[in-house]
Amino acid sequence: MIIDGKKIAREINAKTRQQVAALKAHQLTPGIAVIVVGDDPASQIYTRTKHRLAQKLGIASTRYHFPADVDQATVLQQVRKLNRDDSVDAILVQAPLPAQLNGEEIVNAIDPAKDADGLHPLNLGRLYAKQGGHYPVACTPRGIMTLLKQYQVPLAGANVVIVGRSLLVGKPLLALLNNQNATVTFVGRHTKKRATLTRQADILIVAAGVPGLVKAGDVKAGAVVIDVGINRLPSGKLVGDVDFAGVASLARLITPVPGGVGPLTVAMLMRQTVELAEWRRERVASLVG
Ligand SMILES: Nc1nc2c(c(=O)[nH]1)N[C@@H](CN(C=O)c1ccc(C(=O)N[C@@H](CCC(=O)O)C(=O)O)cc1)CN2
Repeated sequence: MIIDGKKIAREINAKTRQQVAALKAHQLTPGIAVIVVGDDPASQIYTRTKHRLAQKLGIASTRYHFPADVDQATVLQQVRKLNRDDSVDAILVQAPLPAQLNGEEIVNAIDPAKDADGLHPLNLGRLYAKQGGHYPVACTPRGIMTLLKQYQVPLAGANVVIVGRSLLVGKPLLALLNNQNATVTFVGRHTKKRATLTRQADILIVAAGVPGLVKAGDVKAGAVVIDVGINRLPSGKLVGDVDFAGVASLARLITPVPGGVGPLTVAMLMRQTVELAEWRRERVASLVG
């Protein structure tokens, strides 16, 4: 069966729209600020998609576009200004950043209470420690957990293999799945006997950025296959990291590209922006008694 990411995203967005309306009834408008550096065509598309969806849902959205040769101090200054801006609930720095910028320092400068991506080390640490309470979580992994739940995929005791260990996808996913009692293995370039491991996966999640990396011979029959890759071929065609034609007939469930995980990333970002707005106001209310 092919997982319909667009349908799940639509359902999430409908709920987010209601949450925004409820906040607006109290004269509160959630706000997101997106910083994008340079002219990477994909980043331009994704940040515009975010801006348009935010507007559609009633979220105030501002996009800050810096030239590719911007210096570190200018970006840091913008982040700090947004930290102090009470109309901004969520701050996101679009990846990738040009090589002259220190992305780690920029993410660390974001107020953890406004961390739209859930990538600040404080929030990532809370996730790894399986802490209770409110904190943001990376949007693509959150989207993947939502679709696994929606399709009733059992996680406790499942063998999960994640191909790729990026901060944006692999690392938060490992914590989320492990917190649900799945047995999680990372597979990367340096892993020996990669196919032996991927063939044991009940759930195979591929986020490597290599078009068609995973083929039918790498997948166990009946597995759930989640393709996080979004690769534009020179022909203009968009493909994932999984050879969809070869793997689809083997898998019990599979995400397509496009229309799988991608739309969930943006839907989750909007939901998280609204949550950040709610949590910040709850904290302020509890402080003023
Ligand atoms: N700060 C961040 N940077 C990046 C993130 C992120 O979560 N935070 N993720 C990706 C890009 N991304 C969002 O930023 C993103 C990627 C893909 C899609 C999407 O909806 N894809 C569609 C196809 C769109 C197309 O035609 O190009 C799909 O898969 O159906 C949304 C968001 C890297 N950077």
